[in-house]
Amino acid sequence: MGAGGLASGLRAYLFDSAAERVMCRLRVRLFTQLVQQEVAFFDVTPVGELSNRLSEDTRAMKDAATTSISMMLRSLLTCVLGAVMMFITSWRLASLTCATLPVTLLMFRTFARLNKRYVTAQLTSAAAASATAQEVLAGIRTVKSFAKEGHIVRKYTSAANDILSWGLKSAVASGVFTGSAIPFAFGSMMVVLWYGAVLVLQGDMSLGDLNAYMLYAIFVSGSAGGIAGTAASLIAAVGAGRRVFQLMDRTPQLPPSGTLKPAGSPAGASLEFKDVHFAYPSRPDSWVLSGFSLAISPGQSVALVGASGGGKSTVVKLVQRFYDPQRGSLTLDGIDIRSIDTTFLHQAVALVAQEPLVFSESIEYNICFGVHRQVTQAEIEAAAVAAHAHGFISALPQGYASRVGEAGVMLSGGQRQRLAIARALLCAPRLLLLDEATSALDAESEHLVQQALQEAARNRSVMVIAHRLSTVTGADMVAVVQAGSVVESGTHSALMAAGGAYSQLVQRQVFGAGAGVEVQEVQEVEHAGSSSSGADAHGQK
Ligand SMILES: Nc1ncnc2c1ncn2[C@@H]1O[C@H](COP(=O)(O)OP(=O)(O)OP(=O)(O)O)[C@@H](O)[C@H]1O
Repeated sequence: MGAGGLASGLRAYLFDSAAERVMCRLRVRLFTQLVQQEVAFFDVTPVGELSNRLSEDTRAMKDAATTSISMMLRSLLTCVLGAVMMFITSWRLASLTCATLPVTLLMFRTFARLNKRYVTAQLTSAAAASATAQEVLAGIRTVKSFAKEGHIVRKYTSAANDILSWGLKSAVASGVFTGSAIPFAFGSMMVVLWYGAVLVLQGDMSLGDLNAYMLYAIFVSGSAGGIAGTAASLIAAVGAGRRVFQLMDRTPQLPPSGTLKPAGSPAGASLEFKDVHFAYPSRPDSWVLSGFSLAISPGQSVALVGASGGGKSTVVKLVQRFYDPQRGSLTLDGIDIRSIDTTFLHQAVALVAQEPLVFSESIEYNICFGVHRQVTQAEIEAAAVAAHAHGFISALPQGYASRVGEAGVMLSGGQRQRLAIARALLCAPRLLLLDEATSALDAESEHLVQQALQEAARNRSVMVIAHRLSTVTGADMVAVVQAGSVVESGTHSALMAAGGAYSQLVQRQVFGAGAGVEVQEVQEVEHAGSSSSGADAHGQK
């Protein structure tokens, strides 16, 4: 008894600890594999589905490894030993029992096939429900601002009902299998018992052997029932495992990083697009950039303007090498961007996005996020000072150690922007990519962000998707992007004088988020001095 308990305890410990170790490694490998996938992969795969694979699928695999496999092995062992004992006790009765096996196996195979289909579909529905939940919870503020809680609850309920319906189908299959297997096993046992009684009456078998045989048969059928019971969770684990390993085996589609680290000019990086054609992998037939050409020389600031959907943000994504163009060339400091070491590229080129991503960590963590080296507190503070962020950070109770909440909800829009500018500055990039924030900021924040951006633009090349008039008038060159190519470029005044696409854009008031830009206002800004005042036709609300 004591030895049995010890053996069971040891078995539980060995299985559990081995499964935990394997699952930990599996999760880390899966996560590593996920973050190495190309950006296009995330365009078409919902993040909620991926996090479901990391948590639910790996949990299903662990459950199988800890409970199901050990129970299955135990049941199998009991079955085999019991069957051996049955043959030793009476080969005649054992042969008769075996004659019923094909029917039992056929029933089990039908059940296993059905259940595998239902369980796999249920896992897929669970991943979809998880993706829905993650998406709406991440956007809960928008949901609440439109009072759409009821709508999203209904959407989630429908996803949950999907899981339920597959679960119910699986339950029906399980019920039908159990409901038919038990009477069949009972019936078979009765036949065996009858034949056993005949053998006893004929004197071919003792009553004691018949008793022993029936006892072994009960053990064996109990264990066979146990095998069928654990089969469901093993089937789920196989489905989960297939999904996990599919992801682990996926090779990222981007060609590997280059090795070159061009030094370039101390004044900043040079960048050149030559006849670039690009379509997103998810929409390969629709060219977003077609014949896009643009050159930025060291220290130059270039403003991209144009109607929404023209391809400005796509240009920025190509510079970050999130995608590679299908045709044409893109060079940084005269070197094809594909030949440049990717980590080096991401240090040489920094982006301040319109809605920068802020992690739910400390301010210090967020500022240091972009650097790949040890930085001192003085360096962090210098970056924050240059980004006009030091003031608000110092006013927080824990200063640089203050946590900012999920996606930086504990900061204002302008503060998040300045934090992102500090992060970019700490990288000391040679090319700064800016997507200016527009309507999210009030006049005061906007002014501070504006000042921070002007500071950040010093001593480096800048490519900015311009929404503010002061940026456009202050840029060394303005490029008008329409339908995926540059249709006009030059200084603001030259383009206004030319009376082409740019001046029409200004007149049609289509810059940025729809705020008005009158020609008269343009002239006022020009007269007032273009760069540093922060006077901004867009900013006036
Ligand atoms: N990840 C993506 N997958 C497929 N198509 C995309 C993707 N991102 C953008 N597009 C498409 O590419 C085109 C250009 O988009 P892009 O964001 O570059 O325009 P934009 O000029 O920056 O617009 P805006 O000023 O409104 O930000 C659009 O038609 C858009 O639908």
